[in-house]
Amino acid sequence: MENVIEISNLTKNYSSFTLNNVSFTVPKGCIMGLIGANGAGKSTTIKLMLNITRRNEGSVKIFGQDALENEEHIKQNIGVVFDESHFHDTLKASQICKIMSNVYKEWDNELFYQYLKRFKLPVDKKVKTYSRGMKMKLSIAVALSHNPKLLILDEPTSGLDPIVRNEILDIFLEFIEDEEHSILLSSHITSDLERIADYITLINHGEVIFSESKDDLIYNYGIFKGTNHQMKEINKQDFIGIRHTQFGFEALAKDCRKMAAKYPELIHDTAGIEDIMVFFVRGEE
Ligand SMILES: Nc1ncnc2c1ncn2[C@@H]1O[C@H](COP(=O)(O)OP(=O)(O)OP(=O)(O)O)[C@@H](O)[C@H]1O
Repeated sequence: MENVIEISNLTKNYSSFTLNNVSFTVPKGCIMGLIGANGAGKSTTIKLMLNITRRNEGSVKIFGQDALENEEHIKQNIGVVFDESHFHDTLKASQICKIMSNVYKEWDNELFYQYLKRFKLPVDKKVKTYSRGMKMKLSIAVALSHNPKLLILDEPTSGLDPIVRNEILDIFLEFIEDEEHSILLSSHITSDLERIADYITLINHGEVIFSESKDDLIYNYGIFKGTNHQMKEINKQDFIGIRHTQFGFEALAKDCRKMAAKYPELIHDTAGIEDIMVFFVRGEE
């Protein structure tokens, strides 16, 4: 499968944080969800990809091209959304439209106005009168209106109500429908990713813990539960993390079926993306 993004050994050294040898790929036509705790390195990864921050080492290829050497061409073909609106408060959507038509060769006025209508955004009101959700929708409308092939989104649904979030997730799914368009998005809202992502990359303390298909993750991983007495009987190496609960313990296993055969006395269930992330990040308490 063709990759739209190829990140290899991306490294950034800050005084108190290192993004260390981050590598992962995003196949064309897919949605990749980037997850991790606060400060794990998700935004740093995105900023390095976009050359907003200078990397120390590693390479980034987007559309098969080096992201530093072909920055101008690549940026014409991607839509970017950060979790805060970057439009000046005094601008109106109609003025943003004019500005963007000078920035992007493929800017489509008609498409932009269609999104404004769809998102119920007033054309002639200043951005400062917009709510947070409206600002986010405006950013997404702008990101989509120059017909990009790839969207790179840093927490695009944070702080939005479930109705707006759902509306935005539907647009993302429509965007990749033709299998020619792709999305990389970071999010703390694992239920959003469970709904739309094809792949999940977990970053912890600046390192990639895994980058896998969501269906494989949900199929393979499992949560096991047992009593305090049963906890003494298990081999802790068989589990990624173990946490104490009111009734005993809960543990995450990477190969649910194998562990279910080895520990038939334990109750097990499928693990969600949030469970997997929490166990990997917290490990054994
Ligand atoms: N310009 C900078 N100078 C120094 N340290 C920085 C800089 N930018 C980010 N960092 C540090 O890099 C680390 C990772 O930050 P980053 O914003 O990438 O995390 P994140 O995973 O996006 O977190 P969150 O989920 O909270 O948005 C943090 O410890 C942060 O303090």
